[in-house]
Amino acid sequence: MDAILQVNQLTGGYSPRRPVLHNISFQVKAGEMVGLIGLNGAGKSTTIKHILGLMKPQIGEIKVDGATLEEETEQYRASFAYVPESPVLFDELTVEEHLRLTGMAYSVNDDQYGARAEELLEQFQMLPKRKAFASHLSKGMKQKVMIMNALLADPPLYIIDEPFLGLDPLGIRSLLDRLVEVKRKGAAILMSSHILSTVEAYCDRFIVMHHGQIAAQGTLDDVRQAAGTEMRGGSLEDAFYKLVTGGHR
Ligand SMILES: Nc1ncnc2c1ncn2[C@@H]1O[C@H](COP(=O)(O)OP(=O)(O)OP(=O)(O)O)[C@@H](O)[C@H]1O
Repeated sequence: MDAILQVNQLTGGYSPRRPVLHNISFQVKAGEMVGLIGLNGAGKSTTIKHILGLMKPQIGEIKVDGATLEEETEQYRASFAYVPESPVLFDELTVEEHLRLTGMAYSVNDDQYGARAEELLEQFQMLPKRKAFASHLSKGMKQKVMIMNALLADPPLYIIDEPFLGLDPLGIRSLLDRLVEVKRKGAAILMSSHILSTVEAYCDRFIVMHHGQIAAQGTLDDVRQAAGTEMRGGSLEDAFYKLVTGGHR
């Protein structure tokens, strides 16, 4: 499988004198969903900001679909869609106008746009709100617009930060169903979440961050092994607790 996202020996943060991330390396391959987990302040969002290109690595390199931000800026930016933890929308645009804007930004052709937009509006129970302004939507509906935008773009890489906050159970199910589908078609997905049971159920591999470093990564077995042999058969949450507390709550 091809690595769609490559993070190589990334050291970075908000001040060159005090890096927050220390020598982070991981990959997300085509057709794979990887869960990024860690306590508050572990460095998940900072890692994501570096991947998005909002922050520059102090050391190391990030590639998306083979491109670096410095050398192939447009290709790099067009290769991923990002769903942030808090929705960011234009208040004066409608739901449909947001989708249309995303379609244009990601060069989705008219035929594809029509079919995808209708399907998404239906799947996320947003047909009655298609002409509503963003400012008139509920919190969960705003989150659904962000998710629909990402799915409409149909990029090689999805970066999804704590997507379940604010979504109702139907919305969560629709999102997870769609993620499984895009993954099957070859997309790479990096998803950060504190809902460890869902991460365990849906992700193929896991990255456990702790104090800006990777404490463990790999399959559930790999993470259990890093946590200690007595973790054999335990849940992701059991192994996670062990890794971040050393067994002491
Ligand atoms: N804008 C900022 N300026 C300086 N330091 C920051 C800034 N944002 C985060 N940090 C620091 O970087 C470290 C990592 O924070 P980060 O936001 O990446 O954690 P996180 O794993 O995403 O946590 P959470 O689960 O709470 O979202 C923390 O020590 C935090 O205080």
